[in-house]
Amino acid sequence: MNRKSVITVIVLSGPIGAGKSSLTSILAKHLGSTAYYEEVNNNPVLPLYYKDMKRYTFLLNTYFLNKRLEEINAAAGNHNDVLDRSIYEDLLFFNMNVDNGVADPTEYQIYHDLMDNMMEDVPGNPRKKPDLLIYIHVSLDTMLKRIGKRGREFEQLDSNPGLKEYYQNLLRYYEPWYEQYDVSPKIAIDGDKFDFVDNQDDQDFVLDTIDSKLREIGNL
Ligand SMILES: Nc1ncnc2c1ncn2[C@@H]1O[C@H](COP(=O)(O)OP(=O)(O)O)[C@@H](O)[C@H]1O
Ligand SMILES: Nc1ncnc2c1ncn2[C@H]1C[C@H](O)[C@@H](COP(=O)(O)O)O1
Repeated sequence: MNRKSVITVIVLSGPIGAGKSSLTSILAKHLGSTAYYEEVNNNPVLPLYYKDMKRYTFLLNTYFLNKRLEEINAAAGNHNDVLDRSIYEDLLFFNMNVDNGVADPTEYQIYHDLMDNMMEDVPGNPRKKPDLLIYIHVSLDTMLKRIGKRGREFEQLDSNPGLKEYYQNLLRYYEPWYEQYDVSPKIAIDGDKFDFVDNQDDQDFVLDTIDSKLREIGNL
């Protein structure tokens, strides 16, 4: 049996509120594997970032890089473990902030080089790259509804109306990002159409779609 058919890491991707954490727990339960969640509630930098993105973009991404590497390393020894956000999306956020004059291009370059180094495969160590990326596509309307439904204070438009433009902008970066993503096989799920949280038929359909893809790439 080759190594790839034994160890498989699946990562979710998609905008804020798309349903990544929800699908991560549903999928890990379905596959009998372990789910890993990005650090949000105990993240000391995230609330600061939402108050002052210019100052905290570099620190937040460095913090996430460290945390995500811990999760990747923990998942890399197991079969079909699921991570609720890919490390590659951090580049998307950082790049968007550079384009908007919120982050410094030199900081971005330093962060990018650091990530490339950390993610490089080292002989004798487990592979860090995912085996499958699942992308949840959502419209702005769905994204805003779900951010509201979840209710994290620092993400709410009521307290910071300027965030609507930030979320709109983020969505503009996501589609091209997914198109050019080529680190692993990938699959897109329509998060507007499928209510995999509350509708059992929708959930079954989404899980069947993912199972088919895992079979196609030889990991189920
Ligand atoms: N497909 C879906 N249908 C209905 N509600 C959803 C769906 N996906 C997520 N939600 C709800 O939206 C909110 C955000 O979902 P979450 O999984 O935390 O998103 P993410 O991890 O992408 O930020 C949660 O309240 C969740 O229950
Ligand atoms: N790299 C990042 N830059 C800025 N903000 C980020 C980054 N990674 C995650 N976030 C934010 C977005 C959300 O407010 C929380 C959690 O993400 P979610 O999509 O809800 O799982 O962190």
